[in-house]
Amino acid sequence: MSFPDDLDYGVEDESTGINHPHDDDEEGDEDDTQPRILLMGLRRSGKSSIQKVVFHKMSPNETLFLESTNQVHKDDLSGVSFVNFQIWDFPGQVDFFDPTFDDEMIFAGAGALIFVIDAQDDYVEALVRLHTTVSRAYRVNPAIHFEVFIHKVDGLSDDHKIETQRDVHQRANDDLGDGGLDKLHLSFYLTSIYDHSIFEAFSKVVQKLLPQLPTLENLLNILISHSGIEKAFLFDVVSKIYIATDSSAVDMQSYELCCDMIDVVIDVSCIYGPMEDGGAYDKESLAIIKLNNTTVLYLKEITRFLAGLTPHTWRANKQKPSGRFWNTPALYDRRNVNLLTRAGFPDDGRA
Ligand SMILES: Nc1nc2c(ncn2[C@@H]2O[C@H](COP(=O)(O)OP(=O)(O)OP(=O)(O)O)[C@@H](O)[C@H]2O)c(=O)[nH]1
Repeated sequence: MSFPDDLDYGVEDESTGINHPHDDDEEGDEDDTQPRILLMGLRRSGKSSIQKVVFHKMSPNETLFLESTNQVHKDDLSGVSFVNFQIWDFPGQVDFFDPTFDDEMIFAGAGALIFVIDAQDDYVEALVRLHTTVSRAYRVNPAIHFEVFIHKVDGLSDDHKIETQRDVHQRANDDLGDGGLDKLHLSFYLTSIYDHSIFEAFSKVVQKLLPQLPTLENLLNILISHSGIEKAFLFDVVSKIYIATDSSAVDMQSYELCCDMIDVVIDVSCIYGPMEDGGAYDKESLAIIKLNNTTVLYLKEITRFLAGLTPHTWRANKQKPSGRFWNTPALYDRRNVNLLTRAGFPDDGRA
């Protein structure tokens, strides 16, 4: 899988450092109609690292060498990922009080605003900036989902993590209450690029923006109930974000296993797959991995961007998955793929 390197980042407004799309560029205008996820936060909080690790397969250690962002980077993911959004990565030093800062242009089309707080640093200033940012955005667009990533928690003990989350939650909501913004809802996540928590958090952010989510959850519940398997995920292969899962609780270990399986399948396919079409992931993609702890992982292509993954652990007192599961499980049935396509999924012309 590859990503476009030549993304169009528009023209920088020198007075604000904000990067505007080309007005005379038809493609740029078209891109602007896509829903946006905004990444904001203080300098060095980790915004660019998050974007690079989740969507560009950068390894966490490489982010140490990332340079500070000086203008808004618009990352267009359509065509490479199911996540048909633009991710706008803002520089940490954006001055919201600059009169040329165009709230309407930035916030009106945004689906989610992710505010990143460095948990390894003193976060008092970050909380002030969080309050300014969300209150300005809310005034323009109250429908935005406000997501707070309490980030870099890899350096914190478990107790410290919980205490930091409680403290940030309390202070941020107190500030909103004092400002008369009680209706503004903030969601909090503990994240780090050094484990799967950043993918898990991004999954939840993206799911809130998907109108098809209830249909997908329903289909996955049907798959679970008809096959006897434990858990089913629908993954965006490129980003390893899960787009939907059945309604049983997500266990972090199964999620991590599924992420690792996607990497294994793509790597093996890149090395041993047919060279002619150059694709590491196509309609033939299917893999079963049996682990020695009786867990079985099953991956199957659903559409060009999506994989169904079903981790299952056989236990003596548990029913084995039915034969149908291995042959034609409900979600993988072409008729249901058709249903997904009709529900607004990108049609790759094969379903
Ligand atoms: N320990 C740890 N370090 C992180 C994590 N995420 C990012 N970093 C580090 O934080 C530093 C700053 O990361 P950037 O992604 O450049 O931060 P930014 O918010 O984009 O910074 P600006 O562009 O200046 O606004 C880098 O050295 C990253 O390696 C994390 O989850 N854990």
